[in-house]
Amino acid sequence: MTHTPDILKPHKMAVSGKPLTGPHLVLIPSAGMGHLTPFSRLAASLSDLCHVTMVSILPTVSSAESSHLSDFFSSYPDVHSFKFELPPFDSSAYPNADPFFLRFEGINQSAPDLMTRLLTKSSKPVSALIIDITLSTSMVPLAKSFGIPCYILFTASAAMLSFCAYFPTYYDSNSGPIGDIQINGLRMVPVATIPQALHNPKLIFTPLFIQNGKNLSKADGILVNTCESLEKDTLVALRDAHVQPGFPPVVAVGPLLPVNIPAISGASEVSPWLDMQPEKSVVYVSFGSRAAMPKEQIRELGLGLEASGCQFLWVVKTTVVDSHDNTELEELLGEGFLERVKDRGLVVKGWVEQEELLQHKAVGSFVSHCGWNSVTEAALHGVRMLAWPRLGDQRINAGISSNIYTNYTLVNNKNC
Ligand SMILES: O=c1ccn([C@@H]2O[C@H](COP(=O)(O)OP(=O)(O)O[C@H]3O[C@H](CO)[C@@H](O)[C@H](O)[C@H]3O)[C@@H](O)[C@H]2O)c(=O)[nH]1
Repeated sequence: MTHTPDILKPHKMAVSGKPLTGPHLVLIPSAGMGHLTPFSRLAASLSDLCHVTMVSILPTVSSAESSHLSDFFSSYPDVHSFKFELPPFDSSAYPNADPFFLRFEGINQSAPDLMTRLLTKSSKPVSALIIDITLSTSMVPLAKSFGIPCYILFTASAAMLSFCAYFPTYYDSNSGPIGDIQINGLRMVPVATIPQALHNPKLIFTPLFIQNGKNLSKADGILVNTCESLEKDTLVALRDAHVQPGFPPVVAVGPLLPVNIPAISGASEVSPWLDMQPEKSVVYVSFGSRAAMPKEQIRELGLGLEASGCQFLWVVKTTVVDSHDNTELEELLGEGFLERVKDRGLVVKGWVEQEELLQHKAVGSFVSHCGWNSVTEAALHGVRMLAWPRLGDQRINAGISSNIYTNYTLVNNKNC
């Protein structure tokens, strides 16, 4: 049975529809559009029910996050903004680490300072926190020490949640290299599906992932951006504490619906081009907000799209952080490519409004890395997916998306 935490139950409304009484919820996203997007969506929908504050941790890692935050707060004035300037973080111990993972660690280290400021400077006493999973290492115990209920918004699938919850138990009892993992009460996760970073305990990501997983059980509840019809068995197993004894209530709050904000300035030629294409003819190819592809692979993919004979819209991304991406398309794709495909393919770099274009009548399918937001957005608009999982949770998600659409999954051992 679904258990709704008291804090999320409806409160008395004013005639305007805005909450008269009720709790003050503070949402704390971490870094990356894959995490910020579902937090904004939840903040927007909760702001009709109670007083909502969303924390912006500045400076953002990517420019997409920075644009999104300013557009979001101007479009949703009922969501209060609380800015927190993150002190510089010494990353010399982690050479070549992913900038988003460094950010997760940086926020966790500054969490006591963030909490103190929130408690002393908020316009209204804080009733509860809703935090990102990547911050649970620090924020769950801190919230407990202040007697503030702390919920986690899990931005990935319930299947990934079950993996996060079970992995610390496996890790602590396993002495050799990581192998296939049988999650209690659920599926077996083959070794090739396990996030690649977890095979290396020295990476900044690994100890944080394990500690975050341990702290899941200590949270007051977990909200997941999924729905019963998509992942019922997993939700039931989590709620019945088969995966982890003493697991807190799990509420499926997804798929979280898009927010209505002006487009982030990006590839403006996309809409006019799509308008000219026949219905359901276009294959949309995109790998999310942070999965970079090596140049050789970009060229191979280009040749494959050319040989396929399909109409395509391809968003090319070469760097993890958007503002570092300075290479010209012509140089990336090889001489003559753009000219050869110009009658049926559009290749862009930079931000596209994915939510909008998945609804466009010309888009017929989606070659995706299976970031969870992309999976839920495609499901919402009934767009079929061809999965090419790249990293992290994406292979686990690809398994779920193949249940929805009975599609195909491309496998690439180097990148997963
Ligand atoms: O040009 C772009 C690129 C992305 N998006 C949007 O940005 C979000 C991207 O999220 P997602 O599809 O989940 O991909 P990632 O950015 O890769 O997300 C990270 O966060 C997800 C949620 O935790 C994980 O599932 C992913 O593996 C992880 O890489 C989605 O809402 C997209 O619609 C755009 O609108 N335009």
